Amino acid sequence: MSQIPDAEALYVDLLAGVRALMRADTQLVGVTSGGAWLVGRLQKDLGLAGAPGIISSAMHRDDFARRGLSASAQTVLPFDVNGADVLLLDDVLYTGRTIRAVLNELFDFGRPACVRLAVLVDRGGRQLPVAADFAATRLTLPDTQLLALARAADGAFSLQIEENT
Ligand SMILES: O=P(O)(O)OC[C@H]1O[C@H](OP(=O)(O)OP(=O)(O)O)[C@H](O)[C@@H]1O
Ligand SMILES: O=c1cc[nH]c(=O)[nH]1
Repeated sequence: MSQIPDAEALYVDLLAGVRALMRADTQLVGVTSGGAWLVGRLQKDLGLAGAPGIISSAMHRDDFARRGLSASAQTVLPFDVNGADVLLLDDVLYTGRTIRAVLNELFDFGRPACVRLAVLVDRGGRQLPVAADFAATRLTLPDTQLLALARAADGAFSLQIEENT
């Protein structure tokens, strides 16, 4: 397993990108589980009151039969989704299948006015017509590799490349 340096530098760029996308009424929503971890840190660093939204892809995944429900499967949206300006946050964007499932989940709660997406890493490899409004970086990785977010208890994190066996 090799480590990509500069995860914290990428986070600084993500913070700036999210700040630029924020409107007066924007609601941050992190995708479980990596995006949910990131959004907690962003909410604090942006000085926003309250808790951000958390959204799970689990109930709408096209690979639900294989993955089932995970411990992080709960969606918590502490605002009215109808008419909301939603900014989804995730750590990695790859095939786009998670975001497709997350959009289905979001629309189960109401009809948002607008949904945008910011990610830490866009690693290409899209299988669906999904694009991020902001990506802190874009990488090309072979299909045999996975980019994983390693989170430390003190709030720091790193990105690691793992072999996808
Ligand atoms: O674009 P995709 O091909 O769908 O891949 C991207 C998703 O994969 C990872 O989530 P995962 O469901 O593995 O859970 P994790 O965040 O707990 O690692 C990552 O956090 C993204 O949400
Ligand atoms: O590289 C990848 C691909 C999908 N999901 C991840 O978390 N990493």
